[in-house]
Amino acid sequence: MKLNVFNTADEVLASLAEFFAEKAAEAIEKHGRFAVALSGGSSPKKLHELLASEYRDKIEWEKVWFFFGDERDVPLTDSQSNYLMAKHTLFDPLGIDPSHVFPVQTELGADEAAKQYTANLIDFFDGQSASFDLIILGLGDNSHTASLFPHTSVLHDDSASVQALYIDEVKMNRITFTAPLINNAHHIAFLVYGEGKAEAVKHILEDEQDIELYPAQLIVETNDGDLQWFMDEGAAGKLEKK
Ligand SMILES: O=C1O[C@H](COP(=O)(O)O)[C@@H](O)[C@H](O)[C@H]1O
Repeated sequence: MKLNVFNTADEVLASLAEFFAEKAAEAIEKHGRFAVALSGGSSPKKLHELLASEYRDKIEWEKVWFFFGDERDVPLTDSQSNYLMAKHTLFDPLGIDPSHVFPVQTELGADEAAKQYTANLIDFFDGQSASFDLIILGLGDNSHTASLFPHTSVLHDDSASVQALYIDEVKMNRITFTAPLINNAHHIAFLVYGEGKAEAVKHILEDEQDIELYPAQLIVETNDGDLQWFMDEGAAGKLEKK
């Protein structure tokens, strides 16, 4: 695992955008396409905006395929939808072909949408286990990532799949990649900035393992995968070792 710590959030975003471009170029060179799963929440908005402006002509966007590591069970037109955020900040500004974007089909209902998404992944990865070129993750103040929330049953799901669950803490259904699916990626990048995240970062990276309390501890580097954190000094502020 590698920690990349920068003075400011802008430097974090610049570094992750460069990492995205580098991994896209490598994947396209190797197998002709780049499959990336985006994260939700607020942190990625600025990353998308940067990619859509500075990297407009530096990435072969027509060879990029977009997925979502988690989604809220709301219509795709709802302001809480992770898809809608990415549509406004990334897909529309870049004119991405809609056939290259895999929204979670929440109109099917959460359970069916999760099953359908798992099936989409099986198709996309030709029946092999899904192995994304890059998965971008955020970190909630409560140590969740994707929609792997504290004290939820999905934390114990050992299938590499997409699952639906009701999350009492936020009083809604979410659809999420399981930890094994995330860990199967070639590259995983956490994007975390702001002092508000410092406590959670410390729990994940330095506290004793307790996945019920700190679900993002489930995300680990595997033999074939690379795990990197992109953080600012604010988020890394409570770490003893940097
Ligand atoms: O609920 C969510 O939040 C986390 C973190 O979001 P942020 O707003 O603090 O950046 C995110 O990783 C997850 O995808 C999202 O659904």
